[in-house]
Amino acid sequence: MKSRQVTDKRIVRVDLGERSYDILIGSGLLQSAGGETLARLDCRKAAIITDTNVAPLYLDTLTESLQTDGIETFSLTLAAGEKTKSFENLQTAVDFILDARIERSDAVIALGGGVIGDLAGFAASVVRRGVHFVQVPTSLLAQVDSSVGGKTGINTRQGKNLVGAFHQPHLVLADTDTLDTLSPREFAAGYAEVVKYGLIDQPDFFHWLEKNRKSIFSGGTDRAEAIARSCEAKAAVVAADEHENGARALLNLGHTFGHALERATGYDSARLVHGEGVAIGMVLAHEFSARMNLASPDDAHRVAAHLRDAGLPTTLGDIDGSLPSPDILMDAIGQDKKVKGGKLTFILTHGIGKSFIADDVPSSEVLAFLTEKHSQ
Ligand SMILES: NC(=O)c1ccc[n+]([C@@H]2O[C@H](COP(=O)([O-])OP(=O)(O)OC[C@H]3O[C@@H](n4cnc5c(N)ncnc54)[C@H](O)[C@@H]3O)[C@@H](O)[C@H]2O)c1
Ligand SMILES: O=C(O)C(=O)C[C@@H](O)[C@H](O)[C@H](O)COP(=O)(O)O
Ligand SMILES: [Zn+2]
Repeated sequence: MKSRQVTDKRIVRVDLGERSYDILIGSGLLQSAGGETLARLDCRKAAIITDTNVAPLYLDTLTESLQTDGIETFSLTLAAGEKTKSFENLQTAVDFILDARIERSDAVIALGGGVIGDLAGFAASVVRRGVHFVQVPTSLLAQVDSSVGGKTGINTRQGKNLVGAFHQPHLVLADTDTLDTLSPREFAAGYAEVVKYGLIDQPDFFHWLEKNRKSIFSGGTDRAEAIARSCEAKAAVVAADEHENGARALLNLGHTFGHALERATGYDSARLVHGEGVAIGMVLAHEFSARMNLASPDDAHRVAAHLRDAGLPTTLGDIDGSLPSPDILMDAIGQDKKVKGGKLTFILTHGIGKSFIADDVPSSEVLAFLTEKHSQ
């Protein structure tokens, strides 16, 4: 059986010269993965990396589609969760790809959420100094953000994503059917990154999300529309500044605080997942902007209300277990990749959809702000 035609998919192009690629978004794409891959890559073998939650749900379908189109497959299933983005698992993934004798022209395929995408992409970037890479994102977060743009990497005890590489995929296949099995908590976490695009520079998109949040959560055309608009926003930023020399840093809205919270909670997905850290971080970024007289506190309240209605945490107190101390958070913030000449860079805002890159933010102000938040 040849792969079936998919007629209702949307295609977003990431324009990067000879490294340009398509993001396909739609229903039934897993079943046509073989054909879509072969249409773009002349590969004979594929090394699929996935996790323990996703494998039982989608590995057979993907494997069958690839094999039907004559691609030999190998698979590696890693433990689900943020702790998987480690040196140990990088070693495991590299060994697996080399043992499968994957050549540069073959493909490493990430089947899963952002954890698997970041780890598999990093392994693909270092094996033979770069083998072809295909993203098959199955979480909302991965479909709207992490599968696009080529950031790959792992976490270390010093901080999030501190070891990694830029390695663009050759294709992103976002099968929206897979979102039906995602837990409500993980769906909400992915939604935080959708809201981020509105808060960066698209106030109209934020208003649209305020109006349509419920229908996005229940599926259907508004969900597909939210995914496509998110991918368009990310593709445009990446095309303009692939290696984050400037405007791409805006995609880090909420992440300086969020990443610090993830490190402080030990990358423990039971306590905090990435999208939740970003949700709290975006509220903190709006509150901090208001404290610095850059924005109205009303905007911070509005952002917090929207995220809270979506089922996301919005304050430090919403995190399970003991509250991370301001000193521990400041230590993590000091390791942020945007630090330049020892000075902190934050994405701050003049209001909803008016984010900007603020260099040289005084750490004394950040500490005072976090100390105040810690005692509330
Ligand atoms: N590279 C980038 O540009 C970028 C962007 C944003 C986030 N990230 C990274 O992505 C990671 C977060 O990604 P995530 O939120 O997808 O986390 P994740 O990969 O841990 O996936 C979330 C959970 O959902 C499960 N899951 C995934 N798809 C499923 C499905 N269809 N049905 C049932 N369960 C499913 C996973 O097993 C996991 O338990 C973080 O490490 C973050 O740093 C990277
Ligand atoms: O693609 C980007 O650029 C982003 O910043 C997207 C973020 O959502 C993502 O979490 C990214 O991994 C953070 O980047 P980092 O460089 O701060 O690790
Ligand atoms: Zn993120």
